[in-house]
Amino acid sequence: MRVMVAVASRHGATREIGEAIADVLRGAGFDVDVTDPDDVEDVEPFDAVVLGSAVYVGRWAAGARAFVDRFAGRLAQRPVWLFSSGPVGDPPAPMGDPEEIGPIMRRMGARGHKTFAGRLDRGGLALAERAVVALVQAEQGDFRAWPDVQDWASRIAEDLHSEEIRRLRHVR
Ligand SMILES: Cc1cc2nc3c(=O)[nH]c(=O)nc-3n(C[C@H](O)[C@H](O)[C@H](O)COP(=O)(O)O)c2cc1C
Repeated sequence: MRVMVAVASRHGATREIGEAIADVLRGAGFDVDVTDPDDVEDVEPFDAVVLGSAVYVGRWAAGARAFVDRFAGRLAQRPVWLFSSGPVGDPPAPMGDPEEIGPIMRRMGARGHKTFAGRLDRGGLALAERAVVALVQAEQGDFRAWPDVQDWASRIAEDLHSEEIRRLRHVR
């Protein structure tokens, strides 16, 4: 099975979460491509998709939202999972799902959505971003919880193995 992990990331932290998910899926025997949603021209060659986005000011990145607009119809028949990354601090905040996730899940027919804690490094931010971070007094640091990411990816791998078995039975 070929799996696409498409990740919209501004400063690299969410992309690394996507890479960690891909590592788990590869370890489980799947053929995985990690890509930026803006670079995707076609989803036909893929049996399943994991779409993730960093969250900025309560919203998914424009590239991830555009991916949903372009491919929601064609992906409705395939297994799709979504993840968001953003909350920072200890405990990470804000921890709720972005508001648009419910509608995006319904459009994509997604099997699940997970929010993972993120990373905030003020040094790498643009001036306007620093102003927002100062305003909300967001805590700087790397709060990504790799075991959570790996657990979630392992559950996707199990689900995809079940899907493979179902397909084999259907073919016979
Ligand atoms: C200007 C700015 C606004 C942010 N707004 C949110 C937000 O609304 N919700 C959230 O959970 N995280 C928010 N974050 C935290 C980022 O989503 C987090 O740093 C994430 O890990 C960045 O991912 P990236 O490196 O892939 O771009 C914000 C960060 C910045 C710099």
